[in-house]
Formats: sequence, structure tokens, C-alpha cells
Amino acid sequence: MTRKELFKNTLRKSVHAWKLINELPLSDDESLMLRHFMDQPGFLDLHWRMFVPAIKGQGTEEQKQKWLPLANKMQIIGCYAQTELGHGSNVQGLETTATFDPQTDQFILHSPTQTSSKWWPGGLGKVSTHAVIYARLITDGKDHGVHGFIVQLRNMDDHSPLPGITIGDIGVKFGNGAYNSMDNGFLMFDKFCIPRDQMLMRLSKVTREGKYVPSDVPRQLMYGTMVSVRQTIVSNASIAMARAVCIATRYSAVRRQFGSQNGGIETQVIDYKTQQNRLFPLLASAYAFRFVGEWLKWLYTDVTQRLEASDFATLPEAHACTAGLKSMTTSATSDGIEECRKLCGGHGYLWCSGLPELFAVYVPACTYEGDNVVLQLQVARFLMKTVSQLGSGKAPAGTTAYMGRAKHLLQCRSSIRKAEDWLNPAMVLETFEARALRMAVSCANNLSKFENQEQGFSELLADLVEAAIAHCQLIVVSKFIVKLEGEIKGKGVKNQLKNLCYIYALHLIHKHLGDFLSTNSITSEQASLANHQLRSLYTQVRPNAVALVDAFDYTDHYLGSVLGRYDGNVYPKLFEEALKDPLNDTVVPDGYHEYIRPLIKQHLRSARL
Ligand SMILES: CCCCCCCCCCC/C=C/C(=O)SCCNC(=O)CCNC(=O)[C@H](O)C(C)(C)COP(=O)(O)OP(=O)(O)OC[C@H]1O[C@@H](n2cnc3c(N)ncnc32)[C@H](O)[C@@H]1OP(=O)(O)O
Ligand SMILES: Cc1cc2nc3c(=O)[nH]c(=O)nc-3n(C[C@H](O)[C@H](O)[C@H](O)COP(=O)(O)OP(=O)(O)OC[C@H]3O[C@@H](n4cnc5c(N)ncnc54)[C@H](O)[C@@H]3O)c2cc1C
Repeated sequence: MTRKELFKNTLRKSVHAWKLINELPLSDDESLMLRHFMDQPGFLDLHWRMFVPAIKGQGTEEQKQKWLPLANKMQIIGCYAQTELGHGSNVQGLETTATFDPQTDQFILHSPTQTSSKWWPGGLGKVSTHAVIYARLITDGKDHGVHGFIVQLRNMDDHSPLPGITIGDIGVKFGNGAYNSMDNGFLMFDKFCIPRDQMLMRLSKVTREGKYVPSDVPRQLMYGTMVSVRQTIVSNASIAMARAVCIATRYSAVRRQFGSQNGGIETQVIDYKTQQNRLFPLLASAYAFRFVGEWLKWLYTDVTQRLEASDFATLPEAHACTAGLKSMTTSATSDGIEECRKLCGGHGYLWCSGLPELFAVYVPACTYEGDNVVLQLQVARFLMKTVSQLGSGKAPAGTTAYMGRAKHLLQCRSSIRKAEDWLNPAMVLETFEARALRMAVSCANNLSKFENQEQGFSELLADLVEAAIAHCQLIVVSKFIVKLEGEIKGKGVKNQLKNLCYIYALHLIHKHLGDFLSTNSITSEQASLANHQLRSLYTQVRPNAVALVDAFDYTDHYLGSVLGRYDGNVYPKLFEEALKDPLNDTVVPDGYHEYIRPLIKQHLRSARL
């Protein structure tokens, strides 16, 4: 499809999905699943996952009563317009202004520079009638920082931009289809006025007289919508990773190369230890991210209930966990999809393998809802704060509770003696805890050598990110182990999950061996025992690998992959797909008479001479 066709077709699908949601009707959770099976980025994502939650989280009761019924019935369509051309990560650096005019009781929205143009918001370019706009609030010449406003963008009769608004699509993005179904947009305000009651005023207010009344709740609640979406992105990482792994596993069982004895059949590539060493940790990650996603959903629900009761104690941890896990799981999934493409050899590069499109549509998850490095630095800040409070009498809680055992974890030596010890959950956990804590403490010690903490933080950014990743990996391993300790239905399922859990943990040890050795969390002998155990786990998973991806229950239609077909009938279908290509519509291609023939003839002439 051309971009225009793709965009229009996504509108068609979105509206059809919305019709089904109402007609069937579907619950909120079911509606999200329907969106998932629609399988294309579109304006509904932003409307439901960001615009509506922003109003719910930051609007007053009155504002919710006014706007939510309209949004819930989709009589208005909204997006989330925070990022600007010049600033995305640095939200405090946004330039759009919302200046209160007491004469008219309005805010004047203005884009003072080119870099202040809103740039990237999905659904903004062509679809949304409204947006939650983030702008610097100015009253009586004073800048109060960034706040949210509900703004109508387009005329409700003919969809034209309202006077004072310049709006459009930012252009083609990575890949052919992929995220191009979405109208990521730009927007500039030229002294555009909105009524005062369209500032989202749950967190802070501007009175009729123009007085700014700051809230007594943390200003970070303004970032609540991002926390909510980051949480869902973790579960989505599992879905995307599982999809790629399903394709690569099924195809690896079908594909044969080398190893033929006396004209017999060749070896299935899934039987090569190198293939297993690349593939099975990804299979394990798909399960691991699912379980950590379930736990994160619980954490998010818990913090939301606490916030409603004005208990803000767990907000920093919820922020650190959602930011860190969003970052870690999306980076691993993007890399994992690309690895699955390579695991499928040359055919993985064909569009009909389903992997190029999956990669192209998935990879911006490393950037949207917060650049992955920037987010890990938030985790690092949280860890440095926690380390600095050790010994102050305030016991670390939640995912940092292990830091409360710092005295032990800083000096303990791993008691792994034989390969099977690496299947002991307590020993594995202690290894990850020791590594995470020692990395964090080492950063804190190095930081303390700087007179200026901010300068020290800047200098140590790379180490801090690694410490944050170590902490996040510990969370994922520990939640997998917790899952195994709970009730698991199905004969033999627990054993399979156990294998995957230890593959997940041990492959991380192998991958980050430098961390584990340099922090003395393990010795090189223990590392080699871990590798030995890992190989043994691969052998145990091998006979069940295909069943473990079938368990994701993805239909062929959803997978969209000739290589990942359930029936394994890959080769005839590759031919069928090839023959569908428009280049094969004619035997002699367009351009033959114009370019190929004259070229060949010229050579023939010179040959005769
Ligand atoms: C089938 C597939 C379906 C997929 C479905 C997914 C659909 C998704 C659609 C995606 C569309 C994309 C949308 C977007 O991208 S929207 C824009 C997202 N933008 C960002 O994420 C910006 C990232 N930047 C930030 O979040 C902040 O600016 C940053 C956290 C980096 C820094 O903020 P700030 O400068 O204000 O803060 P400080 O560093 O000074 O920190 C101040 C304290 O505040 C704490 N903090 C920061 N953020 C939060 C938060 N969210 N919640 C709670 N607390 C927070 C921070 O830790 C500091 O605390 P301390 O003072 O205690 O240290
Ligand atoms: C597909 C897609 C959809 C999007 N949808 C929306 C949307 O609906 N609404 C919306 O408002 N926005 C949206 N965005 C914007 C998105 O949220 C931002 O692009 C994202 O937050 C990253 O910000 P940035 O582009 O400013 O990156 P930058 O911050 O400019 O990052 C550039 C580089 O600088 C590094 N860097 C930046 N700051 C630091 C630091 N402090 N320390 C170390 N390194 C640093 C980063 O790691 C990165 O390598 C979308 C983006 C994409 C790609």
C-alpha cells in the first residue's frame, strides 16, 4: 500500500474495531486485545492509552465529567502532545507557552520558536480533534513550569485546523509499512486562546484572578500517563518477543543444513548448540517478560490505589520499576527480533518471514515513552538515593529490599560447587543480588569522590546505566522464581518453566560475565559451571521447544510468516509468496526495452567489432 492507502486502511480497521467493541460489547481488557489483534499502530492507541488516562489522572471531577463522556464515546478524538522538535526526553525543557490572560480569562497558547513546535505525537497529524498539550504555564510574567491543557485542534464540522493552529504529518518513518500507519504529527500555535477551565487542574490551579495555586501532591503525578503506558509496554514486549521466537523456533525445526551421513537427511538447525544458545534464551525471555509484566501490572494497580488515598510512598519505586523494565525489556526485544531474523538465515530477510515488519514496527519502543538510556538513568538515580540512605535507619523496601542485606551481600562468596547448584533458586538470586548491589555501591563510592554530585553523575553515566540494568535483570529473575513458587497448572509445565527460568538467569550471567567476575559475585570456575548447566538445560528444552512456542497460541494469520507456519510447510509457501510479487506479473520486466536490451545490444555490437 502507499502511505495514503495504509493510513486510510488503518482508519477503516480502527473504526471497525470500535464498532465491534460497542456491538458485542467488549470489556476494557477485551478491547485492548482487539487493538492488539488489529496489529497496526493507529490513533486509537493514543486516544485510549494516553489522552483519556491523562484526563482521568490530571483532570478535576468537573473536567472529567465534561470531557470523559465525549472521549469515551469517541465524539472527540484525542492525542498526547508533549514532545517538541527541540525537546523530548527533557520534559522540563519544553518551550510551548500557555500564558494566562486575566482580561479574557483565557490561556494563550503559543509556539515561540521553531524548536517549540510539537513534533511526534501520534494521531496528531491528521486525525485528532483534541489533544492534551503540555506547555509552560505563565501567570503574571512568572513561569511555573510544564502543565497539561485540553485543546481543541480541529473544527468539528469539516475537520479543518482552527485559526491559530498549523498542523500536519511529520513524514515517512523507518520501514515500509510499520509505524507509517500512524499520523505522527507537528503542531504550532500562533497565540491560540483556550478557556481557563481547560488547564488540567487536579494537580495545580490558576484562579479567575490569575493566582497560581500549586498542589500539595508531588508534581511528578503529571507524568502519570507515561508511567501507565510504560507498564503496558513491558507486557507488550513479551508478546512481540514471543512472536519472533515462535517464527524462529518453528523454522529452525524445519530447516536442515549439513550433517547428512550416506545420503541421509541433514541436521535440523535447531539441533546445533549455537542455534540453541541464541534462540533458547530468547524463548526464555518471552516467558520471563510475561511474568514480570504481570507483576508490574499488580505494582501499578497497587500504586494507583495508594495515590487515590493520598499515599505517595511507593511512587518513586513504581516510577523506577516501570521506567527500568520498559527500557530493559524493549531493548532486549528489539535485539531479540533482529536475532530471530538472523536465526532464520537468508529467508529471514524476506518480508514474508514476518520478521522485518515486526522489527520495524517494534523498534521505536526503545525510544517512545522515554529513551531507554534516559529511563535507566532514572533507575540509577533511584538506586543511588537508596544506597545513600543505607544505614540511616530507613530500610529499603520492595524491589530494593535486598539492599537492606548489604553487609552480607557485599562480602558473601557464592557457594556454587557443582553445575546443578545453578538450579538452586536461593543461590541464583544471591548471585544476582550481590552483582546488582556491588555495582550500585561501586557507583555510589565513585560518585562520592566528586565534590559536585551532578558533575560526578555526568561523568559516571555509563557505569550508572549498567548498574541500573543489573538491578532490572535481578527483578526479572526474581519474579520468574516467584512465579515458579506459586501454583502452576498442567502436568510437566512447571518443569518446563523451571528450565526456562534458569536458562534466562544463566544466559545473563554468561552475557554479563564481566560484571559478575569483576564484582567477585562468582569465580571463573563457577562461571564455567553455569555454562555447563546452561548446555544441559538446552538439551532438556530442545524436545519441547516447538510446543513451548505453540503454547503462545498465535494463529498463522496473526504471525504473518511463511517461515513460522504451524504446519511447517515452508518451501512451497515461499514459492507461492514469491509468485505473488508484482515483479512476477510479467515474464519480461518493465524497463527491459528501455535499459536491458540496449545495453546487451551494445555489447553484442562491440563484440562483433
Ligand atoms: C501491540 C502493540 C501495542 C503497543 C501499545 C503501546 C502504545 C504506545 C504508544 C506510544 C506512543 C508514544 C508516546 C510518547 O512517547 S509520549 C512522550 C513520552 N516522553 C517521555 O517519556 C519523556 C521522558 N522524560 C521524562 O519522563 C522526564 O523528563 C524524566 C523522567 C527523564 C526527567 O524528568 P524531570 O527533569 O522532571 O525530572 P528529574 O530528573 O529532575 O526528576 C525529578 C524527580 O521526579 C522523579 N520522576 C521523574 N519522572 C517520574 C514519574 N513518571 N513518576 C514519578 N516520579 C518521577 C524523578 O525520579 C526525580 O525524583 P527525585 O527528585 O526523588 O530524584
Ligand atoms: C514512533 C514514535 C511515537 C511517538 N509518539 C509520541 C506521542 O504520541 N506523543 C509524544 O509526546 N511524543 C511521542 N514520541 C516522542 C518520544 O517520546 C521521544 O522521541 C522520546 O521521549 C525521546 O526523546 P527525544 O526524541 O528528545 O530523544 P533525545 O533525548 O534527543 O535522544 C537522543 C540521544 O540522546 C541521549 N540522551 C538524551 N538525554 C540524555 C541524558 N540526560 N543523558 C544521557 N543521554 C541522553 C539519548 O539516549 C539518545 O541516544 C514518539 C516517538 C516515536 C519514535
